[in-house]
Amino acid sequence: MKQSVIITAGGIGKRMNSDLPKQYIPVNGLPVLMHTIKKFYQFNSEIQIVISLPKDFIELWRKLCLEYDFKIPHEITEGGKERYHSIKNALKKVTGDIVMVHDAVRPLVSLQTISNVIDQAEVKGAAIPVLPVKDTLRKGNSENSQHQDRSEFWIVQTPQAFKLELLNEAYKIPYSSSVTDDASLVEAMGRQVFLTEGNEENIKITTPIDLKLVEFLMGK
Ligand SMILES: Nc1ccn([C@@H]2O[C@H](COP(=O)(O)OP(=O)(O)OP(=O)(O)O)[C@@H](O)[C@H]2O)c(=O)n1
Ligand SMILES: C[C@](O)(CO)[C@H](O)COP(=O)(O)O
Repeated sequence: MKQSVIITAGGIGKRMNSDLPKQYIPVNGLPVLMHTIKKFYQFNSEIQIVISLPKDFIELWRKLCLEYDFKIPHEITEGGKERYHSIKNALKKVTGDIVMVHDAVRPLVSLQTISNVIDQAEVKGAAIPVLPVKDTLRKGNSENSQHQDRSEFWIVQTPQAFKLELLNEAYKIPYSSSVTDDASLVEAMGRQVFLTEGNEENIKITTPIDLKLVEFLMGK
């Protein structure tokens, strides 16, 4: 089956507090987004790579590709207001039978995690990487909270993989702020999403400490 990946980089990283969007920040000698693209190319050099970028930073990306002599083939689309809109826009360019959606700011995804979701999506239609919860969980507020059984919960990562027709159908559902990933849209159509094993290093760079962690892990 032909594979595509949308590497979504359309955000501006408000929680990172940096003028340069976090996906452009160099780590270990290369902007984060280039590390992420390289990972999928390493997995499959024939894969179709579609990236979304914030409109005002597309030119900068082109310049960086020249500066770093970055030659991995990829198509560029304009990011939207929310992650949902960036992906919906990028989907128009996707031609694979199986499509993965991955956060640009998760450069430490492992080849095994990618392989896990691809293998299961080919059979089941929709697969996402997860990890068990390590901390104790409580639900509620400072005055009224209850202990939760953590074995019932999972930490969700990307890439999330789908048969293309399924994801296209899911993205007909209108935007809602409660939808924070692609799997929840597919689920909203009444379809099951299959859980596969993610990798612990596959953290999402959200705040400055995550960037430090990624720098440390890449330096290993
Ligand atoms: N309009 C948006 C918002 C987010 N993303 C992408 O979705 C991924 C995960 O989102 P998040 O970490 O929330 O990124 P930002 O929206 O950039 O960060 P923040 O929420 O702190 O502003 C990132 O790769 C980000 O670039 C996107 O493609 N389009
Ligand atoms: C898609 C995601 O990375 C899965 O963990 C996450 O839901 C994105 O959430 P964010 O709040 O938009 O960063």
